Amino acid sequence: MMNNAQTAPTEPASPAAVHARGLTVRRGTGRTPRTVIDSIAFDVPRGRITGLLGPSGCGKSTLMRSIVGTQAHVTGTLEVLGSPAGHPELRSRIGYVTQAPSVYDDLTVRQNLEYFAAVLTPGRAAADRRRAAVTRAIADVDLTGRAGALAGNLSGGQRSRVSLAVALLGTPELLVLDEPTVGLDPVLRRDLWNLFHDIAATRGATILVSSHVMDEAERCHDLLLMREGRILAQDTPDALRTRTHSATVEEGFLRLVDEANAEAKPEVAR
Ligand SMILES: Nc1ncnc2c1ncn2[C@@H]1O[C@H](COP(=O)(O)OP(=O)(O)OP(=O)(O)O)[C@@H](O)[C@H]1O
Repeated sequence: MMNNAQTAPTEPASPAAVHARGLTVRRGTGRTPRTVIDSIAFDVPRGRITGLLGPSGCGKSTLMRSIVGTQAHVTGTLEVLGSPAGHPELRSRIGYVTQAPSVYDDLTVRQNLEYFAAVLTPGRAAADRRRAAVTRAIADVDLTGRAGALAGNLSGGQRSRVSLAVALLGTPELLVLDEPTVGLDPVLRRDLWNLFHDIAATRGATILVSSHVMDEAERCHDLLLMREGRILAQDTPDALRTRTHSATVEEGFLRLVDEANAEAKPEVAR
C-alpha cells in the first residue's frame, strides 16, 4: 500500500513487530483531506503488550487501521512483521478486533467461530483443523461453558471475548485490539487484561491495544502515548513515571502535554 526505499528487499527487515518512520495518514473526502497522523516514528517490540493511549480523536483507530492494512492514504514507511503493511501474506498473521464487536447475534458462540474459521481456512480437508482451532479459541477466552449460547444473549464483556476469539483463530503473531475494554465494568476489564497477558505469555504473541483510559497504561509492558496525530512518548510505564517525576502514567502524560503546549506556544516576551 505504501513504503519507500527503506523496505526494499535488500534492506534487513526490522526485528520489531511494527516499524514506522515518517508515517502520515490523511483522512476525509473532498479537495482537502486532513492530516490526522503526522509523520510519526515508532517501533512496537515483539512478544510484548504495547498500549496505544491518548485522548479521543488523537488517531489511535486510524493508526491501527493503517497497521492492519485497511486505511487509505497512508504514506511513509510502515513495516509489519517484516512486510509492508497491507501485504496479503500478513492476513493470517494478524488478528484485528475493531471497537464494535463483530459477531452475529443470531448464531451461537461456536457457530460464530465456525463461520469465521471457514472463511479463514476453507475446504473439507481442513475440517479437523478448523474444529480444533475453534475449540481452542473458545477455551482461550474462557467461554467454553457458553459455547452453545446465542451471541445476542451474551453480556457486553462476553461479546468482546467472542470477537477476541475470532481474532485468535488463525494463531496470529500480532493482535491489534481497538479499545477492547470500552464500556466494561472494572471486574470485566481486569479479567480481559489478565487474558491479554495470558495470550502474550503462552502464545508469545505481540499485542497492540488501544485505550483512552490512562489507568490501563499501567497494565502494559510498553506505551505509545499519542496526542493530536503525533507520538508524545514511547516508553515503559516505569520509565515514563520516572522521567516525568510523576506518580502515575496519567500524571506523566499530562506533564508531557503541558510541555508540548509550552513549546508550541512560547510566551510572548514582554
Ligand atoms: N472517515 C473519516 N473521515 C474524515 N476524518 C475522520 C474519519 N474518521 C476519523 N476521522 C478523524 O480522524 C481523527 C482521528 O480519528 P480516530 O478515530 O483515529 O481517533 P481515535 O483516537 O481512535 O478516537 P476514539 O478514541 O474516539 O476512537 C479525528 O480527528 C477524526 O475526526
